[in-house]
Amino acid sequence: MSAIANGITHQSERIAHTQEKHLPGGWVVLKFGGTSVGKFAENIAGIVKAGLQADRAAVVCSARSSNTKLEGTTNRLLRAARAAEKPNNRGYDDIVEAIRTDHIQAGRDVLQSAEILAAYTEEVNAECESLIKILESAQHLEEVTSRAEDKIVSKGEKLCCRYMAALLNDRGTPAQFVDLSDVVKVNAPAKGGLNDRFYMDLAEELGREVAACGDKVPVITGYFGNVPGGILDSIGRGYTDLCAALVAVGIKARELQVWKEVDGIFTADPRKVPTAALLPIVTPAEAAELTFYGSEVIHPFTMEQVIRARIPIRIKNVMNPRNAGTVIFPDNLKDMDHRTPLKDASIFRTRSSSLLTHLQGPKRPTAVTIKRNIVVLNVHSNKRTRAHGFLMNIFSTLDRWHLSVDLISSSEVHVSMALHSESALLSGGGEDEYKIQDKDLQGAVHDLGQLGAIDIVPDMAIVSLVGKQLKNMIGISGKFFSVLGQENINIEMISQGASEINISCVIEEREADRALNVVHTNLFTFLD
Ligand SMILES: Nc1ncnc2c1ncn2[C@@H]1O[C@H](COP(=O)(O)OP(=O)(O)O)[C@@H](O)[C@H]1O
Ligand SMILES: N[C@@H](CC(=O)OP(=O)(O)O)C(=O)O
Repeated sequence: MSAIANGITHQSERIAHTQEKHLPGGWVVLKFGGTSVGKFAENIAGIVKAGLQADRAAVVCSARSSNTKLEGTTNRLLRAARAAEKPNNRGYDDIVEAIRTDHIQAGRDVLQSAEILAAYTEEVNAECESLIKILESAQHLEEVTSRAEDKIVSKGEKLCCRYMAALLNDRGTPAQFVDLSDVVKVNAPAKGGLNDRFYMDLAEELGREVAACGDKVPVITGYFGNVPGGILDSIGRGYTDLCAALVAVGIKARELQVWKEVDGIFTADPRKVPTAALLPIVTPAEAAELTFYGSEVIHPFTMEQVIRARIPIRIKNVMNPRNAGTVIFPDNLKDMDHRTPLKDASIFRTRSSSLLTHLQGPKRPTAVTIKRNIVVLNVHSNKRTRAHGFLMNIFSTLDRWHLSVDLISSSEVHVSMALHSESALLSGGGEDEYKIQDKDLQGAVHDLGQLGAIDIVPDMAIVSLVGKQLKNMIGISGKFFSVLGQENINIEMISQGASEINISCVIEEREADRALNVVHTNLFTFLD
């Protein structure tokens, strides 16, 4: 088959998969984040009702945030857990009370049926009483174990889903609250913890939970319980995206919709770059790269689960539901053996991008993104170890301190590494004086000192150009770096070639927004 004909097959296959498979009666999983539930609950009730005209719907929600995620229920619950660690301190009482009144008030604001409101209020009170008991027990034992922390955190999603289920019922959409906080049985995961087998079994179990709801819309806690090692450590914040993915796999959904407060994935952060354009489709590898390098549109673990099951992900906007959003789906289904792990980037390589590229007009990068809170660590070897031992020692030190490197450039005797840290350094008074605040970073710098001289450059950012076409765009790196240079944006470190779909460099963080805009203007708007 010629390259062009091959391209046509792939393109039509892709369209068929994302459009024609729209069978009435198929399942769609709708995932809503905490701030969307907090600010746009009425919109969500409308979106679910409208969706039910064509499909069956399963709803998955995170913990409610009335304003920002930072002030949201999960963060409050984590503060309550920290308070319970202090002996003889009832600091958590006020936090739980604030969570309780907040949820009850949210119900009063939207629920029209007195009966539904009364039942909901009772449920909120019961959840908060049980939360207090968990906090008291942990305090009594003088330890908040990861199991206890999981139970505490799970209350956020439970309260939120009780609220959404009540609202859907109130608006005439029969709905059923589904609690996943005990779905993973204690001791159930075999050695190896969160492996493919574990996720597959879990997805099957979630399928059964949904089936048990009959014709009602399941409103599923985006927290799935008792994960080995604790959900925050093993999966991290944003775990609800993964939960929704597993539900989608378990019920063989035709689509996973992740509803946000942005129309989809743009060529750059639309809040920073006014001319950014919405991307109708991106590949999972591109979405993963964007998420990792600062455009956190979706939790990185989500993609692997659904794409392996060939379920497209669609990012949509709760404030603008008519917009089609962005679909995340591979270019080439043929390359996707369902046993091939998504991590293997080769399955997303466009072997022949000829027709697709042609249809899409001139080649362009897909998006530009910025990752902030970066420190650059430079290690200059004292040459007491041989070259391979030098690198090995660096990586085992970083591993010991749980640090992962975002970008690296190295020679035999010199290594520069860009690492992400929310609270890396504190200014120590003098202009160039810094005190390391991040305990892991502090430990790593101390240990790396055995290998040579270390210097730290704080307040940096990684700017990354991402796109599956980059590898076919001769001279693109030169253009990327020279655009930054022309604007007097100093490049501290360059990394190119580690991934075919990413070219990155490190710049000063104060230049981040300007860099985003100049790169976008010069490489996305005028490139032909
Ligand atoms: N390339 C991008 N496309 C879309 N959003 C982006 C991009 N880069 C960064 N963002 C930001 O990611 C955020 C995602 O949407 P939002 O629903 O607000 O997030 P959250 O799930 O944290 O509540 C937006 O604030 C948006 O500005
Ligand atoms: N409540 C969790 C889980 C989550 O996934 O949140 P969101 O979907 O709002 O990012 C958190 O705050 O991390």
